[in-house]
Amino acid sequence: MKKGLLLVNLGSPDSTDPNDVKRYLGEFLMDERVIDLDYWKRALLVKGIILNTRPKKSAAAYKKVWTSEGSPLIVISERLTKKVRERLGSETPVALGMRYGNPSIKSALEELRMKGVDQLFVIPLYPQYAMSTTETVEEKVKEDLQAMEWKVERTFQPPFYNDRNYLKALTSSIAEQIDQNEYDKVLFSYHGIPERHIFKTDRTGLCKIDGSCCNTPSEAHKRCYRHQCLQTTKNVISLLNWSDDKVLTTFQSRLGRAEWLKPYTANTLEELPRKGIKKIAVITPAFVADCLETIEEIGMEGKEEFLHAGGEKYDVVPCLNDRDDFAETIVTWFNGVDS
Ligand SMILES: C=CC1=C(C)c2cc3[nH]c(cc4nc(cc5[nH]c(cc1n2)c(C)c5CCC(=O)O)C(CCC(=O)O)=C4C)c(C)c3C=C
Ligand SMILES: [Fe+2]
Ligand SMILES: [Fe+2]
Repeated sequence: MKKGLLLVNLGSPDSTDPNDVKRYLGEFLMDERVIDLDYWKRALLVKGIILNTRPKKSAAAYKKVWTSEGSPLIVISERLTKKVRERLGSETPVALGMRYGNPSIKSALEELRMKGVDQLFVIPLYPQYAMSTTETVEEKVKEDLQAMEWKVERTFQPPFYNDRNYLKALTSSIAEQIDQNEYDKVLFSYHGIPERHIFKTDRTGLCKIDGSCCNTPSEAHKRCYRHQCLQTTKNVISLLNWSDDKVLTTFQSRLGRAEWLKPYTANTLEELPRKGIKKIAVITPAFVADCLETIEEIGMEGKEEFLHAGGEKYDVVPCLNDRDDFAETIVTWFNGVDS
């Protein structure tokens, strides 16, 4: 048997040209697990409204973060892939695919098939489960395998918000970057999702988003993005020995007018200085690689909002990116050992 590894991240446009951004956003937002409306309603909203205005605005934001090598998310994911490949050795094929845009999941699967893989291990690079993260990657991999008529044995890495090695890498990274004593609060900002996604993925009927269910042990937590985000914060502060009142958990990047998970990061950043909280550090544990949402939304827009509202000190902790300990964590998942 030849085991191969497929790493999957979200993806970026091919360039900052508004046409490329439009193509990328079209693929992204037409995913029924992202905008979960019936096909025609989704098409009307995405193609008829969002794609007429958003690409220009998004392209301008992408221009602010784009590097000479391309999109930060892609460049960083490639560097991480290279490190994992070096650690697994030349006998183990490792490929990188993006859920939206390029390199596609299909191109990565073709690369692995050509290299003789007959056992596939897939890692959706998302610490927390959501239908717009883990689930859409799993479904797309299955769909592409079927279209390729490739009957390979496959296994998926589950969300890793509770994984010991991941948490060790995350907490080491945080401890190396910030000293909590220098801040009034540390803000954990996770990508938001519409509240209705929580109810949709809950098969138990236990999720209520009423402040209690996510903190009460239950079967629902396996598929509850909110629980898994709150638990990520708890895991980190417990490992770092921080007190509960040092931290806040918020949700960013709301799109549209529906209710998303609260509290919203943008509102919190505006309110904190008025409450006397003027020095903060921000951590973004829903993202493993720095991207538009961490560099531009948190690092630039968020900082401006906070300082404008009277804040004095604002630091952002980078994502795990291509840290050695994160590459080594991926290797432990692939090898099925908890070393
Ligand atoms: C980390 C997990 C993510 C979840 C959950 C998620 C949900 C989600 N996102 C949108 C809409 C947009 N997201 C955009 C960018 C973006 N989103 C994630 C991750 C998650 N999204 C990442 C890593 C990125 C950055 C990609 C990059 O190239 O750097 C964008 C595009 C930018 C913009 O126009 O703001 C949109 C749009 C929805 C609707 C959604 C809910 C389910
Ligand atoms: Fe997003
Ligand atoms: Fe919950």
